[in-house]
Amino acid sequence: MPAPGPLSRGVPRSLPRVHRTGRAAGRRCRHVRRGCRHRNRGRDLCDGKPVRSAGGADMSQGIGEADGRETAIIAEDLSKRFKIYRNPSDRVRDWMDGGRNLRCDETWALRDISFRVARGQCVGIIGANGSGKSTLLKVLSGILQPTTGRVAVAGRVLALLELGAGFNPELTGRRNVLTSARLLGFPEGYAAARMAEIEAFADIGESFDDPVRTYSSGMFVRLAFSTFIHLEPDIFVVDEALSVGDGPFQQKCITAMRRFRERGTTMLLVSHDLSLMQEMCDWGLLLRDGRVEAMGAMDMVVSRYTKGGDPAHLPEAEAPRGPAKPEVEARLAAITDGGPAGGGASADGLAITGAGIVDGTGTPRLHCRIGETLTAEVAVRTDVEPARLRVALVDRFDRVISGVTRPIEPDSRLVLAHIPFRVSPGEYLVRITLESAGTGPEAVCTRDLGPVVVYWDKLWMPFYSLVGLDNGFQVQDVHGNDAGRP
Ligand SMILES: Nc1ncnc2c1ncn2[C@@H]1O[C@H](COP(=O)(O)OP(=O)(O)OP(=O)(O)O)[C@@H](O)[C@H]1O
Repeated sequence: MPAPGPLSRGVPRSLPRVHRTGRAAGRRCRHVRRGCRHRNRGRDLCDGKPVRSAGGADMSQGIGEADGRETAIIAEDLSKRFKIYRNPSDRVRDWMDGGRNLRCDETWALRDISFRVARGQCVGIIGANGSGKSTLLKVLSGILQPTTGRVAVAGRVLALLELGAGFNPELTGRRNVLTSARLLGFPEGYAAARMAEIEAFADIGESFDDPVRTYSSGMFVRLAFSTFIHLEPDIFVVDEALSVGDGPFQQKCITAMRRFRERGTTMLLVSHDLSLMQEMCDWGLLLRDGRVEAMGAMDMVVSRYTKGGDPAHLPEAEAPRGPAKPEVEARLAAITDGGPAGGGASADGLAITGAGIVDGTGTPRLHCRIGETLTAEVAVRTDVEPARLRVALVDRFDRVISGVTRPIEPDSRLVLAHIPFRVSPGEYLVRITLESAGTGPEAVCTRDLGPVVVYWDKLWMPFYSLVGLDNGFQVQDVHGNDAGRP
């Protein structure tokens, strides 16, 4: 896979033909200038496939290889400016003044963006609201022209962008499928032959024969996604559309996208679902104020997004409280509930004699905002040596999200596990496991605390996934030695 990264200055030899060029760059594709649709005169660029995007823009074919690898998309020094006029007459007067932009405000939605995508790669674009993600997808899909810079795209692009785009609201779902296929250059009968599959995948019942204007947003996405995946795009672009569908449909779409990947379809995804992006994408771009802030492995990009100075930035994990020896006995007494009979857990020579979850003031708490740190207080007794304690965060599907394991010295101890809940909203259990760590027969006792309800109360959602928990997930043994930090 080509290493993602900014293109070096200048156009690589492998990018000689550019079909969409920002006017400010002063260069235009010679084929476009001749009105070429890359069918006949553009044959040197084409492989004979349909060459229009979902937005109707021209798409060149066969942009060849970059650095010896087959390339599907190249963006070079891409910038997009929007002009915002307070009223329509200002636009006309500006135009009459020679387009000097005297009466408008300007917004640069994209600035100097360069990258390339190899054929078959799945690229995730993330960033805060207004960072330019949708604009970038629209420029790459041919729906918007760049103001400066250049884009080259090889193959048929199908873009699932804004709801409503591409379908005629007055036509039924069925007619829209046929019309879309025809507009995209498929032969007569192509969509009709696949209609049963498309209808089954969309799974919207009789609404398939109702006008699209009567659809809910979820039904619309079902129709659009189903249509597009059956029209075999070379490049599939999805902007947050999946979030509209319900859970089972999202799952179906993700399975379909995995198949796309296996078949070598290039994909560009925008989503605030960072776990989806980490799972699906080969690499990613982080946009901030229209510029590329990070580019590379998806995990790194996600980590930059959630840690770096972004509106979605979460507070750093609070520093763990130091061993509070004078309080230890009191806390042990407060949380000890009498061992197994009182709800504790024990095994040979090991016991969790009490546990609870408290906030920074020591008050019991089973709810918190995303990013807040709560502390699991665990009273343990061990006669076994060596023994270890594991503290894990478990989601509602009983999946372990993250956790740490620490050695525990024999004796009665109070362990404090500071847990920053940098996770998506939902319910989580804190699972405490005490176990022998030697070579003899294994002894294990486990206890679940919670569920802890994690919520978010702002208009914007910072992220929907777990990131960086390991960095903040700490366990301290305050009875004697510090049980150590990660
Ligand atoms: N048609 C337009 N006219 C004027 N400004 C626009 C237009 N479209 C986008 N913008 C501006 O461009 C910037 C980037 O918008 P864009 O929709 O690309 O962001 P985004 O990252 O997709 O945001 P979100 O996550 O909210 O969808 C924003 O400041 C937005 O206000």
